[in-house]
Parts: sequence; structure tokens; C-alpha cells
Amino acid sequence: MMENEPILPSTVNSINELKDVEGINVWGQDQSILEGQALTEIEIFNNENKEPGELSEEKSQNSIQSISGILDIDKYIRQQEELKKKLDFKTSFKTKIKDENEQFIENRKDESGSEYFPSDLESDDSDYECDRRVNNNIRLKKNNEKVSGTQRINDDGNITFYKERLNAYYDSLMKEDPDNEEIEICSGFKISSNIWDNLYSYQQDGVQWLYGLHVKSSGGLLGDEMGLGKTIQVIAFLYGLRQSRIISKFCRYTGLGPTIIVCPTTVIHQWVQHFHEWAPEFRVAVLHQSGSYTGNKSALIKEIFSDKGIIVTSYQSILKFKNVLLEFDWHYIILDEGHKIRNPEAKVSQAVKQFRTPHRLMLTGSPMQNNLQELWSLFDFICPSLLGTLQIFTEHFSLPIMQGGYLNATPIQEATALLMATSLKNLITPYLLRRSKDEVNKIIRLPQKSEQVLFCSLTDEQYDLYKGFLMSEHVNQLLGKGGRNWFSENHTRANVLVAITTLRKICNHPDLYLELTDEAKAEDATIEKSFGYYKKSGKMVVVSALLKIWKKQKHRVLLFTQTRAMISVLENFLIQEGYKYLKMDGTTTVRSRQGLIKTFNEDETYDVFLLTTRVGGLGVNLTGADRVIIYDPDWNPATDTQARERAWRIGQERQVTIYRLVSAGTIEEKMYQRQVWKQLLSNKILLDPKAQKFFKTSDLHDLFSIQDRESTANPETANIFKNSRISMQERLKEKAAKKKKKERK
Ligand SMILES: Nc1ncnc2c1ncn2[C@@H]1O[C@H](COP(=O)(O)OP(=O)(O)OP(=O)(O)O)[C@@H](O)[C@H]1O
Repeated sequence: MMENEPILPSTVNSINELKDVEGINVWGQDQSILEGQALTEIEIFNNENKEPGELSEEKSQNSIQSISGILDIDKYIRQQEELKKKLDFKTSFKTKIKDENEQFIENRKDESGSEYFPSDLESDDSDYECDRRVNNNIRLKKNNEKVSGTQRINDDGNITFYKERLNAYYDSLMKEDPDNEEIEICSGFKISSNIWDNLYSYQQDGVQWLYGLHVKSSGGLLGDEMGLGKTIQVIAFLYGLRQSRIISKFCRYTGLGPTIIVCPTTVIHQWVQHFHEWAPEFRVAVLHQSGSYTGNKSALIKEIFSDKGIIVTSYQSILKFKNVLLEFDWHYIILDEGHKIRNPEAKVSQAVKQFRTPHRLMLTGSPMQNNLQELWSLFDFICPSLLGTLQIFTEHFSLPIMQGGYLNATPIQEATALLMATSLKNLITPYLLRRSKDEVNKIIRLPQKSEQVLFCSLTDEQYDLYKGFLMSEHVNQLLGKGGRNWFSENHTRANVLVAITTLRKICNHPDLYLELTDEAKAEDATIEKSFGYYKKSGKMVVVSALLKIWKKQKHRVLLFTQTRAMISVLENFLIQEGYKYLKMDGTTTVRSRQGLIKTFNEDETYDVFLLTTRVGGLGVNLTGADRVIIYDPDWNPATDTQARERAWRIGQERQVTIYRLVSAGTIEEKMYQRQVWKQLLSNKILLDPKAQKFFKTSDLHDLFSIQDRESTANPETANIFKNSRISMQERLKEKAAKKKKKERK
């Protein structure tokens, strides 16, 4: 831990300060407390809208997807209907909604049909963004802080480079470490002391577990929490296999045969770097346009295969080179961030399942993200047929588990759910190794982490736009067409998603929604009128105050947002305010990404790293930062969790603070609640089948009262809550009073 580490409360003070200065209300609360709050809100909704028994009947007719996904959207539609009745003014906004819808439908027609499941298009190379007007319109100054020293990492695609690197390594070995020796870990499995002694004890256990799977010729999922060194464990294990020269049961290889590693594009070069550091003898070639090998890729595949080398490639490249790759019998195929194949329908999921390999491994810190079908897809790769066909799995496991999780489940449904969750857990346990940071913290000694959700009020302009959009003809029509079947009708579903995207844009910054006026476009527009001016957005005002304080305190920040449009707005702001920053989004070339990460981690003069959640949030190590802002929530809780874990991982020495920004009372709050719901489902299978019901009954006042903060890490949070105009407790009282009034009538 660094000396004189500034204490957390000062950070939170900045929010109070912000309220005085900027007139924006914001209140924050611990993530864990808010999880309870969000659950209660869902519970209220559930109780208000469903008669006992109604839900389960409905569920038996629906697919898992609709059960897990539809509730809040239905609620949303009903709320808009009510709101529409109450308000009698009509505002017409000149929106290009129709065009946008068509564009949106066009962009999404190849998608998985679910907001949760990744399709082959939803990659880490393209951001979640359908409106690119902003990039053309924004008057963005050039980032004059051009990054120098973003070194490119060479891989071993080029044989001459590999030989030179190997010779240099052997020379250094002789000079630096003559004592390096082979240790026998368990019957026949050997590994050099150089590697073994540098692993943490739980990592050594992990390597032994991987070897156990190898002996049984079975696949497995290494599901350790993010940042605990899954990459390192796999490299150590592969190196051990190579050194042990054991003859494989079901194939002709001795030691380790040719191997494929598939990972998100952003971490391709991180894998190469880790191999070079931990097991330099492997020949590791990148099969991707960012790789060193410039010749014919089929020739490269052939060469690496004969050399028993390792190919590191991306999920897209697997699709691109599938036919050539499938010509060979690989020894191992390893999927990093394997949750990318959670959609069983996606081409990439089907492609990786076609490899004829005796050994398959998967690494992911978020094995289950949204529903049980995803877990099935992952296990269908690592242990085909373990969980039966998808249909059998759905009938025997998913539906009973989901049904038993609702508040109004019957005792029989509850008992069945527990039974099925327990047997599912028992079935998968031998093939799943998952350690949490809490469990191993005694060994790795990570510094403290604090995670807060900051509920920010909208500015008046945002509020009017938001309300106006809800009253617009577009929403009006949507509600007319809406109702229970909206999800099954492609066009209506797309319209609902466009409407939600619009609301999210307004929450992020009103200018993302509004057409640019001529005045704002003009070169000499005043700063207040200019596109993306920070004071027009409640959340940006909060960002501005936080960055000011953190700059003084010498904290360094990862700033994540979902879209490139918002990246542009934030970038403009950083330039105007004179922050030194780096940026990474889907347009950043893959070969420069690792260099940018290295530069940020090593060069403390950079204040902020601006990233899109999907590109910069997966797999990378960004321990140079100790503050994280997640500017807007994703539908999928795992996407935000992945982002948040970039800084709080092995190698971090400072206390880490994470802020998730949520626009209070808006669609973002509903998204956040749904995240919590999904997280509980995941815990139920991965941790404890007896875990509480998804919708927990609790005393509202307990959940929403101000905590005694003295004993907790962040006493200032209570003050923010107390001073806020938006008090959850008040809102609930109001709600209860309204309900009583209605009943009296
Ligand atoms: N035994 C070790 N000694 C030193 N550094 C380590 C060790 N194990 C892991 N690390 C470092 O910890 C960081 C995280 O490791 P790694 O990227 O393998 O984690 P991960 O579990 O794969 O994370 P994610 O799920 O986010 O991809 C890396 O910088 C890695 O070099």
C-alpha cells in the first residue's frame, strides 16, 4: 500500500462540494446496499402486478429468455402508459426516429435476437452504437498528446525472430539463473522451479487441477475471478506438459502438441507478452491481421502446427480461418473469456465446438451472465453431452430453477428448484474451478476496494427532453403496438430498443439526442452553447468534479462508457479541461492496444484512460489506475463487472475506488436493477443453490434507512444520501401513500 494514500471520504466530499457549486443532486450508496434496494423495487413491482400463481403459469408457456428478460420492459411500457394518461401536454420533437429505426433494424438484423446474447456481430471490435452522426458533427480538436512509445509486440510468426529471441533467452538463462531445475509436482508432471516458485499457492493448485483434467482427458472451466492470474496458470500448465513429455492417451502427442488459444482481440498481444515472460521457449504466433507474420495465413497455420507451436487468435479470426484450422488435429483448444460463446446459436460458438481436440479448456471470470442457457452453451464446449441437449436441459434444469426463484412460487416449486440447482451444481463442480478474490486475499493481499453507485439527477434540459420523448408520437405509437407480444414481433422489438437507446442517450448527454443547431455548429459558438458542453449533463458534471479532486490527489482514472459517441463528448471535455489522457475504442488498431495499456501503466503523467466498456473492459491489466468510473450501465452485469476489475487485480498497490454512475429515476436505474437480478441467478448456481429467492421480502424502511456509516469504509456516503433531494425513503413513502389512497377509493 502506498504511503500517504489519500483516504476515501475526501473523494466523496467532492460530491457534496459539487452539489453546492453546480446545483446537481447526487447521492451514492454502497453497491451491496443498493443491490438490496433494487431487489425491493423489483419485488414491489412483482407483487403489484402479479396475482399468486399467475407468473408460473405464464412462465411455463414462455422461453427462458422471455422469463429472464421481459419483466422490466413490460413494466416500462406500463409506466409510460400511465404517464401518458397523466400528462396532457404534447411536445413534438423533430427526431429522426423513423430513419433511426430503419438503421437500427438494419444493423441488428444479424444479431442474436436477444439483448443479452452476443451474436457474431457483437464483438469487442465494434461498439454498441448505431448512430455515428456525432463523430462527424463534433468539433473535436486533435489530441495533441500523440502517444509515443506505444511499442508493438513481436510474435513468433516470423521464424527468424523466434530463433533470435530463443537464443537471447538461452544466453540470459545461463548467466542469470544456473540453478533453475525441474521439479516433479505429481506422478510424471514436471515443471521448472523458475515458474513453479513464482506462482501463488492457489495458482499451483490450479495448475495441478488442470493436469488432473488432462489425465482424465476431460475439458474444464477455470473460472477464477478476474485478475487472479488465469492466463499465468494456463501458461504454467502448458509449459509443465511440454517439459513432462508425457504421452497423451487419445492422440499421438508427447508433451504438448499444437495448441490454439482464442481470445478477445484486445488481449491477443497480452497473451504473447505473458508467454514470452513466463515460458519463452514456446513458439507463439498471432493469427490475426495485427500479427507479425505478413505472408499467407494458411502457410502460417501449417508451420505452427508442424512446429507444435501455439496459435493465438481472436473469435472473429476463428470464423475467418475455420476451414484451414479444422484440417488439423490440434492437441488443445483454449478459449479465453470463453463466455463469448454463451449464445449457442452464434456461428462462433458452433465453430469452436467443431474442433477435434482431445482437450478443451475455457477461462472466464464471468461464467454465467444472464441465464442458464448460457451455462449450457459453455459446458457444451468443454464437456459435450454432460448436460444433455439444450431442450432436455431447459426442461429439467432451467425452468424448474427459474420457477422456484420467484416470490410467488409454491412450496413444491421451491423444493424442486433447490433439488435441481443442487444437482446441476454437483454435475458441473468437477469441471469448474472458481476462486474469489476474497478467498485468496490472504495470499495476494490486494489493497481495499470500495464500490459506490452514484445516482445523479438529470439537468433541467435533460429532464424536459426525457419527459418530452416519453410523450412523443414515437412512444405513443409504440405503446399502442406494445403489450405482451412485443418481444416476438421483430419490428416492434426493434422500436422498443430504439426508444430505450434514445432514453439512454438523453441520460448520457442531451446533445447525443438533439440535432445540432447552427449556433452550436458555428466555429465561434460560446462554450456553453457548444456541442457536448459538460454542464448540460448531470453525470458529466459529476465526472468533472471527481476528476478535479482526483487530479489534486494524484489519482489516475479509468473512464468507461458504452458508446463511441459518448467517448467523443468526454474526449472533447478532457481536452477543454487540459487533462492528459489516452483513449481506446473499437477504432483503435489491435496492434497498438497493448502499447497504449503499457504506456498508461508506466507513465504516471497520464490522468485518464478513456475506454469503451466492451473494448477496454475485457481481459486487460490496467493497474496504473486506482479510480474507475463506469459512466453508463450495460444490460449485462458482467460487462460492467469486467470493466471494474481492470484496476483491482494482482499488481495493484493502491486502494481502489469504483463509481458507477446512474441517472436517477430513469431507464438506467431499471437497467441497474436488472443487473442485480441476474447476478443473483448466477450466484444461485455457482455459489449456493440455497441462495435467497431472486425477489427477497424485506422491510423497506430497513433497506432504505441511512446506515450507521461509522463502522464502514465510507462514512461520507450517508451524508450524500441525507443531503440529497432524491431520497429513496421519501419516494417509497410517497408510493405507499398513493397506493393507500387508491385502495380507499
Ligand atoms: N504469480 C504471479 N506473479 C506475478 N504476477 C502475476 C502472477 N499471477 C498473475 N500475475 C499478474 O496479474 C495480472 C492478472 O493476471 P491475468 O491477466 O492472468 O488474470 P486473469 O485472471 O486472466 O484476468 P481476466 O479474467 O481479467 O482476464 C497480470 O498482470 C499478471 O501478470
